[in-house]
Amino acid sequence: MATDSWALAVDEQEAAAESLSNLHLKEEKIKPDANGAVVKTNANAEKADEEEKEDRAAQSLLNKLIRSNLVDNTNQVEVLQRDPNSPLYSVKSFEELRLKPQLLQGVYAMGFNRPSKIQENALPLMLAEPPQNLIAQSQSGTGKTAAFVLAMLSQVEPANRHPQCLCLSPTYELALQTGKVIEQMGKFYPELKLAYAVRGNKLERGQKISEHIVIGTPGTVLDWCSKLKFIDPKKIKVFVLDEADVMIATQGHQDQSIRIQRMLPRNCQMLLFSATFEDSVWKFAQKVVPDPNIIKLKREEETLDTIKQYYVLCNSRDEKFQALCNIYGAITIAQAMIFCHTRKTASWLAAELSKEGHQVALLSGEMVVEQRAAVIERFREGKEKVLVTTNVCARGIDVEQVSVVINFDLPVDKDGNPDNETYLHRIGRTGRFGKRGLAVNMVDSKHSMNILNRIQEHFNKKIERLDTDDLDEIEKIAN
Ligand SMILES: Nc1ncnc2c1ncn2[C@@H]1O[C@H](COP(=O)(O)OP(=O)(O)OP(=O)(O)O)[C@@H](O)[C@H]1O
Repeated sequence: MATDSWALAVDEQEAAAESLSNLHLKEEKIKPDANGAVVKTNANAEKADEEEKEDRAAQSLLNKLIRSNLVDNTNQVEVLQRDPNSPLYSVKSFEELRLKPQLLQGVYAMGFNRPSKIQENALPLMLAEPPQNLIAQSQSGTGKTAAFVLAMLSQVEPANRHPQCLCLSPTYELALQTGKVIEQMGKFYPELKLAYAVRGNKLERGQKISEHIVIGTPGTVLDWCSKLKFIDPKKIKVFVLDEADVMIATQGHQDQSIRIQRMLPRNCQMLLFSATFEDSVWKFAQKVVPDPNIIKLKREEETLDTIKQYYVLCNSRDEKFQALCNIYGAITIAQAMIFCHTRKTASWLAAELSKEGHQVALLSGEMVVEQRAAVIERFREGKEKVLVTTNVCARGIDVEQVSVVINFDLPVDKDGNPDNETYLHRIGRTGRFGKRGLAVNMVDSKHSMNILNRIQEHFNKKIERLDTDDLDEIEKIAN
């Protein structure tokens, strides 16, 4: 018992430290006391909680950086119109939207041939006369940003040299990403100007902003609208609140956003976007978007039906490594991701595999988001066939072409219980692709066997034992 609980405590400590060290956030580790126990003061727990929340902004940024395509989704879009009697418009082409020619040119130059699933309904609503308010929820990568950027660009009157569209983002980095999309889409519209209301962007007192679109974080935007009066909120025609779920996870942002919204004119168009829709997001959305139309696009269901699942029984970390080496040839027929619980294990494993002459990539919580994006990009391009990472670091990352997943350590939540959602998201496939996958779970203690059994029970799907010393068995997984 002593070893197991000690190992757990160390893992917990490292995982906590890992979630603390994200992005450009300051690193502060939870230290063990003199006896080696993890000291969990309230302040520490709160801090971990707070930084865990900020981690959502890092995940969101990472997904944006690695995504170059739309995420396909064949689910039906659910539309709740404010006025159920008005006809429901949906468009199948960008031409139908009667965009300004320079905007249509911008859209095509970005390689968009037709509206995405969510854009089909959201764009006609947003571009309607009079403008309609909208709350839209769909998973990351489904085209929300492109949709509201197009809506903002369409509403701008360049001759009026003052801010007309205001867009709130949860962080400086996310604001810059949206700004890039505005610049790309507005490439053939040079008279249109954009300003960033983000920390560090200092203007002289008394100055008024002449740019047409302002994008920024809530604190700075609030200052610019009220205290510093750089922006006249009464002249704003379109207000966008992006990444509402990430926004409300950051202390203070919710209040600041509501205070900004209160300064806007009644006829200002209000638009809110979110990748998820928990109750808290919904409550917030209703506060900032009066009389909304609502569009939701469900995430495509993931299933374990087409996945071959195995476990390998070992007695130690070294045995797990040996087992992995035994199946290495079989798993690298495709691209594989290997998940470890702690950074330390991930670095050790990557180093050991390299020593064996294998070319592997390591994705670690120590890296800033841009570095992580570069590692994932190389992996996606097939420069490395194996990516070693940690459960915490890789949470929420979609690397679609990966068909082999090795759980060097099984995914557990912060209380040490099986993290079924992560397990499914990591190895599951959307039914529609029907692609086959392979998952190998390494088990090295009673505790991890127990976790595995609970995962099996949860999904009611058998995970078969694999003997990695038996070449016939290995042959079995390779096919
Ligand atoms: N109609 C379209 N056709 C082709 N590609 C598109 C289209 N709309 C958006 N994209 C591209 O798909 C990717 C995802 O789009 P976008 O960033 O707008 O999604 P999102 O839902 O806002 O994601 P996130 O929540 O991560 O911000 C981007 O690379 C974008 O350029």
